Amino acid sequence: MSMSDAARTTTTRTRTPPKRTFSDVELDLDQLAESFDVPPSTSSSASSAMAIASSSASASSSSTFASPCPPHPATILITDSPASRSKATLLLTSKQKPKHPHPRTSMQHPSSSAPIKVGVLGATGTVGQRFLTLLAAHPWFAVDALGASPRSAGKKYKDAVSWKQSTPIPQGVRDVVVRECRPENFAQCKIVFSGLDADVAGEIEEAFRAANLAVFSNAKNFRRDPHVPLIVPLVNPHHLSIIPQQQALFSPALTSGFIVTNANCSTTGYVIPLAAMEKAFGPLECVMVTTLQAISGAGYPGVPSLDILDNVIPYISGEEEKIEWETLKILGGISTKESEVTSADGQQVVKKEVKTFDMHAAHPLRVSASCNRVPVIDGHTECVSVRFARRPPPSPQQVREALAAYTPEAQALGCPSAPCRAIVVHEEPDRPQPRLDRYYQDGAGVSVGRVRQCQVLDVKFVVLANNVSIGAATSSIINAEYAVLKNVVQL
Ligand SMILES: NC(=O)C1=CN([C@@H]2O[C@H](COP(=O)(O)OP(=O)(O)OC[C@H]3O[C@@H](n4cnc5c(N)ncnc54)[C@H](OP(=O)(O)O)[C@@H]3O)[C@@H](O)[C@H]2O)C=CC1
Ligand SMILES: N[C@@H](CC(=O)OP(=O)(O)O)C(=O)O
Repeated sequence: MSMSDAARTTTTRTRTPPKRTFSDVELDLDQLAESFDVPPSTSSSASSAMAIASSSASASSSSTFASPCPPHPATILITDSPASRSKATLLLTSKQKPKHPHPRTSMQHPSSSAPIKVGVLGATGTVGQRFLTLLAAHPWFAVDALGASPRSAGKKYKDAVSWKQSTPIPQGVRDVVVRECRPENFAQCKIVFSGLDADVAGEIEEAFRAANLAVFSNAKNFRRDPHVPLIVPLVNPHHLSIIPQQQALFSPALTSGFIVTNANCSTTGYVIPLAAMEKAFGPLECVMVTTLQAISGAGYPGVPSLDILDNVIPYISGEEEKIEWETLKILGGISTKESEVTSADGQQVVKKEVKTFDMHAAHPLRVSASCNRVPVIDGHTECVSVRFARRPPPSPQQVREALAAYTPEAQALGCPSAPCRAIVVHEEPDRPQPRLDRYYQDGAGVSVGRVRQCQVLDVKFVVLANNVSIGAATSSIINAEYAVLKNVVQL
């Protein structure tokens, strides 16, 4: 985040209205306007599906677990209430009212009240820094060990890292000595989060899994493995059901070691609205996506300034193929069939249920991606057009409502790092924007805008996702929370 972003965040954090939840769906318009710093004159001209743009640009970049569902700085969709023209219904919240109060501060993890010790591999990198920032205030996880390259090992974290976050290095890790990424250096940990460079992630993560550690990885190495789930936590956390099959591949079978991967950051951002659309309207047939990807996606020091300033680079190696393939694994299901397999000792053939990722096979989905690097520091913007299988397709307004109402299981279940709103739907024609929207909810949700008719496919829209938060570290952390709640992590 740039210094100007940091300054904006600092000044506006104090202007954020007091804590509130969105359990009240019927609000007086003037009251609503007041809460969002909107002049009452703007709100009193209520019309169907009007948009209110707040002048408050509150976007917190701090890691806090004390603030349930912050009001969005920009847009709330409002419709007239038939009962009274002075009443409005918050479309964003009426359908996604949480089943229980948001648990961030209070919820214990199921096994005990003791913190779960975790390690961070690649702790000095762009994603590693985001992990440490988010984990500093985590209600369940306590950072116990940090790993990076042999260049950093042996140094205090503060001396090894080139810290680029807008908040200071968390006190708890400043003086921690960075270790080499070997399982014996992480013996106290139950979980390791990996922000390792893909050149080294494969071998290192494999060693940690073999040592019976639960590995939640951001690297691409295992995403295509047929026994490793590729999970976007706001879409397909149920793919964790493949883990016992992954563990059974080892002899003896692993008791607590496994690898779960995140998706590519651009894939993550746009599959969240795609999943919401499929949930509401059935399968998609075609998707076209053009990305505008931030520089931080390339890690540190990343793209040379002389290449990216005053420029757009219409190529990111391997990115288009990743988006096109990963989308199918994530949006597809898991099929189970009985197969004959050789027993672990090689002595007999036994019948066994085998799970396979179906790659959306029942409804073939064609995806075409075009990827560009743009001079933005954080936040990937993506322009997406979709065609539905169902005819006639839903209208843009139906799509907007479905997106706003989308409540992923991780959120309903109470994963502490899940956003209160998975998808914020903007009405203004010029949102979302990286500078304004990337840190809403600490970057844990996505922002969608410009939902409109597509003259070639059916509907098109723009989505913005914070590539380092929901595109990387936040997703890993929610995946781990979900795995803890589902007893997939052995505590
Ligand atoms: N940035 C993003 O938006 C996203 C990144 N990813 C993926 O996450 C991973 C991390 O990305 P990012 O943080 O951007 O990358 P960085 O280049 O910023 O960080 C890489 C990390 O890997 C460590 N490392 C390098 N070589 C070794 C080694 N031989 N042994 C142990 N550790 C090593 C580095 O340690 P040291 O400082 O000591 O060199 C550093 O901590 C990558 O796989 C990337 O593809 C995924 C989604 C989004
Ligand atoms: N390639 C992405 C970030 C990334 O590292 O992706 P992956 O984890 O799929 O290699 C970007 O440059 O924005």
